[in-house]
Amino acid sequence: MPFKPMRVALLQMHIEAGQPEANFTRLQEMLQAAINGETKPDVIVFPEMWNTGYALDAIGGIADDEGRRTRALMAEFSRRHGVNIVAGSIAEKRDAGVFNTIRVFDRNGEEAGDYDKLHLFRLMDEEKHLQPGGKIGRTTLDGESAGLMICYDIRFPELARTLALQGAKLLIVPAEWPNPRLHHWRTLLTARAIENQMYVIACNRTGVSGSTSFFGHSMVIDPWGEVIAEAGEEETVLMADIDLALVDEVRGRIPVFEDRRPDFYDFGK
Ligand SMILES: O=C(O)CCC(=O)C(=O)O
Repeated sequence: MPFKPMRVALLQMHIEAGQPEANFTRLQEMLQAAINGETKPDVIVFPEMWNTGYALDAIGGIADDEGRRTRALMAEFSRRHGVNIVAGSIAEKRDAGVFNTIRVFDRNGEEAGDYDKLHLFRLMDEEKHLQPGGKIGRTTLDGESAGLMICYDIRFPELARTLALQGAKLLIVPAEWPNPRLHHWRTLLTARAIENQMYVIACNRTGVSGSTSFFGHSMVIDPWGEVIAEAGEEETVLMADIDLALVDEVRGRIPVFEDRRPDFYDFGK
């Protein structure tokens, strides 16, 4: 099987709630750090709602209008450095309201996909302030099909399975996953990787926001469920080299997709 390497960089950053200026500054510092190393990444991933954090009461006034600021910055950066960017998710304001949105940029600075979070997280009142998405999230990174999910979405195995059935070989997951649910985070991400025999690249935030603390632990998990990189709790750029040929190898060794019995599955509407 030919080696298909891809270097990923996850920006595990601290996010200031309600402070887009501070967050844009910090993000650009971390982006620069990611690109300054000896070996450049192929793909850079950010956490969820990195522009505003969960300042939901103020979200209408601070969300990025049509994502314009983020889009201009990322298109320019990805083109200048020839790198793919999965620009985490941002709070993005449109006519229909504020969405929790991922935007993807390819090496030429072209937009290569977008996704609005489908499952809004009631424990953090998301459904009171944000609009839910209306389609699943897919993109292509250097010709490889990737699925997009955001944070709480990982509790819905149907979504990851749908993406895998549509050809995704990796799953990219920006998140703001808080304490005390580290066990859920690690277990759910690992399960999504094992059951779908795909890479999972999950970028969490770190730091404290009001009474909520975030543990970081951004992770890169291979299609066997092996954790090949995992951050601690500090702000960091987590780098990992993945080999996409391993997806086909694992799927060939245990042919889960061929052995499915979809006639017997009922997910209920
Ligand atoms: O499901 C969880 O425990 C965390 C989800 C979450 O924090 C989010 O979706 O923002």
